[in-house]
Amino acid sequence: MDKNGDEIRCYLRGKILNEYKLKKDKLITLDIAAVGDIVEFNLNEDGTGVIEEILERKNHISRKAPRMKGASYRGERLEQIIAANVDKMIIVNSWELPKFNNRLVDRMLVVAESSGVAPSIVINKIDLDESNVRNKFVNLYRSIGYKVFETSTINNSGIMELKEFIRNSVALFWGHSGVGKSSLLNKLYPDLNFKVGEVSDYNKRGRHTTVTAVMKKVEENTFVIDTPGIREIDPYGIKKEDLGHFFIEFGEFIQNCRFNTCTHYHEPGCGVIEAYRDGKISRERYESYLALLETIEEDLFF
Ligand SMILES: Nc1nc2c(ncn2[C@@H]2O[C@H](COP(=O)(O)OP(=O)(O)OP(=O)(O)O)[C@@H](O)[C@H]2O)c(=O)[nH]1
Ligand SMILES: [Zn+2]
Repeated sequence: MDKNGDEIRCYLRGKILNEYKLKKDKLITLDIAAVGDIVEFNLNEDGTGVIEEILERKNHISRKAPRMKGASYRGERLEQIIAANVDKMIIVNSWELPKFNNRLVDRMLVVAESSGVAPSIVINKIDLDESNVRNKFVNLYRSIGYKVFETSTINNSGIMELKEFIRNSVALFWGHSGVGKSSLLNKLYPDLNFKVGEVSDYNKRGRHTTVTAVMKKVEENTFVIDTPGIREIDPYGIKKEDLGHFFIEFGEFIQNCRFNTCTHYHEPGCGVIEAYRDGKISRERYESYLALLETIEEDLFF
């Protein structure tokens, strides 16, 4: 995309590809250029472009690549970069259909926090929560310090607040399939025609979804990255003893842990466990933490 928001199809200069190949024995990433990268490119006569250089990233969001047949051995997982230079991660959930899942929210929060991207939470389809059962979670996340938007694309609640919040930033929308990302984007930016997911029979094996992230200029100085079909989110490259830092309300209690490699699970003198017992850390968050910790342990058996 050039400065005006016009899209130009670009190829990578062979030089960049070659440098990349040299590093192949230490291959840790799957992608060279990612959505959101700021690049220098030259325009060809036919209107295509050649990327000469990828500028240094302010941050990047990645996950473990889904297991691929043949591509990985012994369960090794590669890093897949979803997007770069993101200001805000908008974690989109629905209250129902699919049902709100706080564990999943916490995983995505960890991905954002560990990437240095500021996360916020959207709970969409609140028209399906007439008795406000969601308040428990809304209050929990707000008490930690996260912004929580309660939206409905049916009755338009929360849409203007969200739009205001996104203005003047690069915002990545992330959430499971069906939570209403595209519906929200279409409400926020009606001229832009984001695709509302329909189950397509493009291939018989199931749902056809694109995996690539797409960036669009939505307003002056405002860009949205949509991530259709990206469902599985395993944080990449987090060590067990670092995980607690990405549960940001644990921070002040981690200082009290006796061991600096404490994983806040069974260790004696753990400040986090103590805070949890005193009700200063919520059960929901602590249990999420333990569940995530376990998935990290599995990775040790590469
Ligand atoms: N009740 C209710 N339904 C909604 C709302 N927003 C979206 N939906 C419905 O939820 C379904 C999924 O919406 P999409 O916008 O396609 O969801 P998505 O997150 O983009 O899904 P993928 O494209 O698969 O990633 C559609 O049938 C929408 O009509 C809402 O606020 N309330
Ligand atoms: Zn501890």
